[in-house]
Amino acid sequence: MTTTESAPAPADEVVLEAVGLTKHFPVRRRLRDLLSRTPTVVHAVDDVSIALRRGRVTALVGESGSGKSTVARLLAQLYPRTGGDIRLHGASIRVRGGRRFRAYVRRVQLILQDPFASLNPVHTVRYHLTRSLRIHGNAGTGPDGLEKALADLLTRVSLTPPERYLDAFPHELSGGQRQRIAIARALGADPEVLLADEPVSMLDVSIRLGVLNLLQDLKDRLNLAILYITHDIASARYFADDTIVMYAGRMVEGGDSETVTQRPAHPYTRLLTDSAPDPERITGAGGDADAATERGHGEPPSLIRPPAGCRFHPRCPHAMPRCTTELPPPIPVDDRPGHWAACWLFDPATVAAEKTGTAAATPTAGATAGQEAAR
Ligand SMILES: Nc1ncnc2c1ncn2[C@@H]1O[C@H](COP(=O)(O)OP(=O)(O)OP(=O)(O)O)[C@@H](O)[C@H]1O
Repeated sequence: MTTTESAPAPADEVVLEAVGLTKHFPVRRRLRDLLSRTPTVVHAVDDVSIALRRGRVTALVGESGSGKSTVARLLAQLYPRTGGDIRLHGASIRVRGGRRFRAYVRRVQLILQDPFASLNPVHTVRYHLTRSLRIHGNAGTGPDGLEKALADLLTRVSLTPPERYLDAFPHELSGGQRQRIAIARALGADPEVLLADEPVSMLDVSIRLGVLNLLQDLKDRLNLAILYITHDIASARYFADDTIVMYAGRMVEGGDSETVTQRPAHPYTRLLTDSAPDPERITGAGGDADAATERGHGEPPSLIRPPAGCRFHPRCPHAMPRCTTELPPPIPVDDRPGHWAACWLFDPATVAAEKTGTAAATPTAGATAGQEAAR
């Protein structure tokens, strides 16, 4: 059924790219704000750059409100962007509805968190899948062609025998089966990119692994580029090749998943990994989460007036004076190629000052801990 399967493209080719992507949502102004010339906006996403490659899963990790879903919706062209660029095979794309949007959706499919909400309860599996196949011109020729395409889709998501599922309604299926139907519907477009927004967070823990395994299998067999959005950094290690961590609308760390999850550099990523229930690290029930709360106490900041400098500085146990005023760029961490952190602790000047014991950068004692943890 898929052209992707029959004509594999070079592995690691960048398919979809966000470059400096920015989204500010306008908010209703209060009376006193009307006197101000500056429009009031939510800084949901600022300067996010991500390259999605064929045959690779990239995880976008962060706590609630960090901007992950907004990135997915921007990449799906469901929201207009405030700034930055989206490139499909290197070509800048900006579409809002119409034929160009349908052509884009054929290449880039979005899978949502809630399979209950994404499938219409009054329609059968056959209806949902047929519609997708027809809209995207993959329904084959004649009734036999359509039946074969439907059976192929269900087999691809391991719902077999297909006849058992085709005439079922969503409420007759389990959460995991429904999410598989949502994935099959996305595959009906024969896409190159899947944007999976928390695809397993609403499923029972016992069936999450099966759905993640399915996505991994599809990545390998169909050479898909997958963006995997999650608040669960432990699952990123298991499922994603690369991991990018977001905090308050900005990217704070990135690299291969093993390094980012096992040797996190940014203090925020360390907070996330410390509170994640990774079986290899758990020492006692609830202990890790408590320790993490102690280290990174506080709440995420207001995105209407985000903090100057590093947005994490009000919660950071290692904050230095410059963190409150200067925005840290992505800085190589120097342990693995491609591992970076947007954190002044990794600035060569800070590191040199630490080594010579000069007070130029005036890092706190925590800075040493920050560098040590990343090595
Ligand atoms: N349509 C909108 N209008 C105004 N603000 C919005 C809108 N959509 C999202 N936001 C705000 O943008 C910020 C980022 O939201 P987003 O949903 O992208 O975060 P998230 O990391 O996906 O969180 P979650 O995991 O809870 O979905 C939040 O502060 C949110 O309130």
